[in-house]
Amino acid sequence: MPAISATPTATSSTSSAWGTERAVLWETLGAARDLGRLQEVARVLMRYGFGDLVRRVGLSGALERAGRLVRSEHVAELATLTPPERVRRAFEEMGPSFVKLGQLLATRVDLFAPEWIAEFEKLQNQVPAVDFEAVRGQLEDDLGGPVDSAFAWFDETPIAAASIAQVYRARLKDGSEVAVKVRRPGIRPLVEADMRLLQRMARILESESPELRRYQPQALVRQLQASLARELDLAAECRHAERIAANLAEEAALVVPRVYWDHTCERMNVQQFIEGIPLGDQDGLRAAGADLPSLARLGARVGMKMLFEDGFFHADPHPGNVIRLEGDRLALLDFGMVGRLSEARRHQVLDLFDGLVRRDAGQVAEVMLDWAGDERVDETALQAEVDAFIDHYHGVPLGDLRLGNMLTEIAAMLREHAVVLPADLAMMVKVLVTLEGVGRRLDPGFDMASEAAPFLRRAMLSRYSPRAIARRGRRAAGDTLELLSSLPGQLRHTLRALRQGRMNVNLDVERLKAFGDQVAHSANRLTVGIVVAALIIGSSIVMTVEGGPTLLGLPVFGLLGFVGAAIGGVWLVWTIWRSGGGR
Ligand SMILES: Nc1ncnc2c1ncn2[C@@H]1O[C@H](COP(=O)(O)OP(=O)(O)OP(=O)(O)O)[C@@H](O)[C@H]1O
Repeated sequence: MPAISATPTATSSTSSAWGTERAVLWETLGAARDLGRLQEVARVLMRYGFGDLVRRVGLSGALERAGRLVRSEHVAELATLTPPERVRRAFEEMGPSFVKLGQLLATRVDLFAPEWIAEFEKLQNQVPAVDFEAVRGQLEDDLGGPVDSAFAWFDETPIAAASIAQVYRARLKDGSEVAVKVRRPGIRPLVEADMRLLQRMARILESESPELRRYQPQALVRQLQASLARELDLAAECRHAERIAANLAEEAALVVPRVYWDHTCERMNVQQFIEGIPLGDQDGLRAAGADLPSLARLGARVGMKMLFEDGFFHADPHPGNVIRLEGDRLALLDFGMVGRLSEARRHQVLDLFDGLVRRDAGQVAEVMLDWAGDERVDETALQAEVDAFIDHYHGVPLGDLRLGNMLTEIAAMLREHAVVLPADLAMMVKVLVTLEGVGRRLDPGFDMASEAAPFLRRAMLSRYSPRAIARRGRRAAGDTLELLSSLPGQLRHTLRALRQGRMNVNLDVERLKAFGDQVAHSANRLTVGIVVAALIIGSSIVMTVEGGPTLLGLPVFGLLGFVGAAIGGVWLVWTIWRSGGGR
């Protein structure tokens, strides 16, 4: 018999300032359409032993005031479940948005310990299919006519039923075999209600629970919201697929399903049907005589190209989404979740890889400190940990280095120093770990470091090409990070200390006064000198950039810079000569 466990918390919670805010929040919510969903979520949380959380965010009080009591039902084996298992099971029961939340948390190796990540990874997206009759109306609306107006054949039994969409197999009138992905009817309002709920819970948790603040609940919910918005838009998935296909066009052994735009919109998409064996099906691969080591290398090459060179990557390359085709080619499926990495971030990751491969503790720590950004980190302690970590790998042959494991350890160190990575960077770490994991499962001798080597070489070469320097120079004004990534380590270190207010600058004002005239005099010349130098450097950068007006084939802005620099230089030499060579 379930016990009524909601206790009146409204009186106590409204007594404090934040309590008032909490009450107002839930009152607004309680009066609105989300009450039913609120109750469902509260009940599942209580069932899995999170009654305290329900009370802390004021859910039980709000529901009670609304006349809806929350019952706690005991799951018999609750005591035998670990906390990560309880959270995972609760997420599964709370439905699509929470399943997606769990999948997103699985990418946050910087926030959660491995036992949590392992549990979040188990979250299954497959759910019972809804009947085709429930889908037909929406499908025909989007097609602008009956199903057979677009398809020569359509199998009404889905080949996959995930929480956001169902996938059907069909044939177009022109004979093309296709996969038709249809958004589940009614899913958008449900997700929107969940997002309102999660936003409020996150806001309350962040203000109420200092111990949860470091998990940045509000930022995580924002990330989830952005990710779900993309997943709900099935045309966006196809745009991602086409962008990745264009970036990987030169990789002949990689297939990205073609998109049939005539039948693609926000609620459905039609893609080339991919027939093959998922990389997760090892027995199937062996039976088909697949060349597993070559598949492992191809997968890693494609993954690293997306990460290191394109900065736009498939963020969920689990073995079910990568299909082996005849001739040991690979196809990628499911572009719902993608990540983006700026050039500066890519350089940081490559520096980290380079540091790991060369076992250079200083370089590894430098990247980690860059990632820490403005957060206060005990640099000495971190450096000591990195030294010990790198020492541990001393003498290990390159081929035996497990970069994925090393990255996981780095994530653990960051976690211990309370450094939270930007979401895309955390996703990238996760993708690299997955690539190595999949590679090793296919081929126990798979050597990720060797696969990374050409990328490191190319990146180092391209990083200091005149064109890349010019591009960074152009962007530097608006993006300090870009600039910082190209500054020497020590200067970056100093700037970090300055930013964090950890550096004292001692000026001897009296002595400065005594030499005031001299300083002012020299400073003028110094300023002119700096301006002239800047003009020379600036114009040489502009000279290397294509585009803009030209005169006799030379860029006008670059020429103006050089002329200005020449006049300034002559004037500077003249003033120095007149003042007797300076004091
Ligand atoms: N182009 C395709 N060709 C063949 N099968 C496909 C294609 N696209 C999707 N599928 C099938 O549908 C399944 C689900 O597709 P997809 O992964 O894109 O959907 P999803 O809603 O993102 O699901 P999940 O989150 O579980 O990966 C795939 O695992 C695959 O079996």
